[in-house]
Amino acid sequence: MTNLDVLAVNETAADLAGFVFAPSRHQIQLAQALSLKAQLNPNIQTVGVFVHEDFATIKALYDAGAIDIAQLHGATDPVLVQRLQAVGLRVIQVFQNKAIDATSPADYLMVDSGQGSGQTLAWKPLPQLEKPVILAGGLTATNVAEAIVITQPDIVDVSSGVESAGHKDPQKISAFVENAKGVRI
Ligand SMILES: O=C(O)c1ccccc1NCC(=O)[C@H](O)[C@H](O)COP(=O)(O)O
Repeated sequence: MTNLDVLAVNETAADLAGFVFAPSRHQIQLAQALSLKAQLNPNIQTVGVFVHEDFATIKALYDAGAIDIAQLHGATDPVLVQRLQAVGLRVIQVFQNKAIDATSPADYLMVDSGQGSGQTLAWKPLPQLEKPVILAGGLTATNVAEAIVITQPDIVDVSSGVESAGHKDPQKISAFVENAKGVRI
């Protein structure tokens, strides 16, 4: 995420914004995350995105005020989830191309096709659980309404589907949020 991306997100009714700390074309470091968070609408919470990250690294980003929620990709140890929760973080556990494990202690359970890959999942109804379920993977302003109707998620997540030329596109973000929030299920 860049300064321009923050301005784009601020103009929408998005609930969450992702800061990727995993190696990726989207990767940012602590200093940039703090700068971006300072410019972000305070009503928008920040999700730190990690792949196989350790407790101390995630906690340091939380303690510094950069993130409100940790999104964990890869094989996730329930003990790590519980340690993060114990210091105050909420945790999203990602199930990539596999079924949700409803016994996970995470606060949110997410299905995804990849790690910002833009690939669409084979949509089917998601389990209706006590905790929020998130749908990700290849969503766009054009397909998000259909995806919500079929899968019935509590939250949707998007990355490449709201980008143009590798940068977040304000018009695509606005259209995505409008179309997602406009669905009645
Ligand atoms: O987006 C990344 O660069 C990334 C890198 C490493 C791990 C996860 C990453 N993104 C995770 C996300 O939550 C994406 O929003 C999600 O995979 C959906 O992406 P897309 O299919 O491009 O909408």
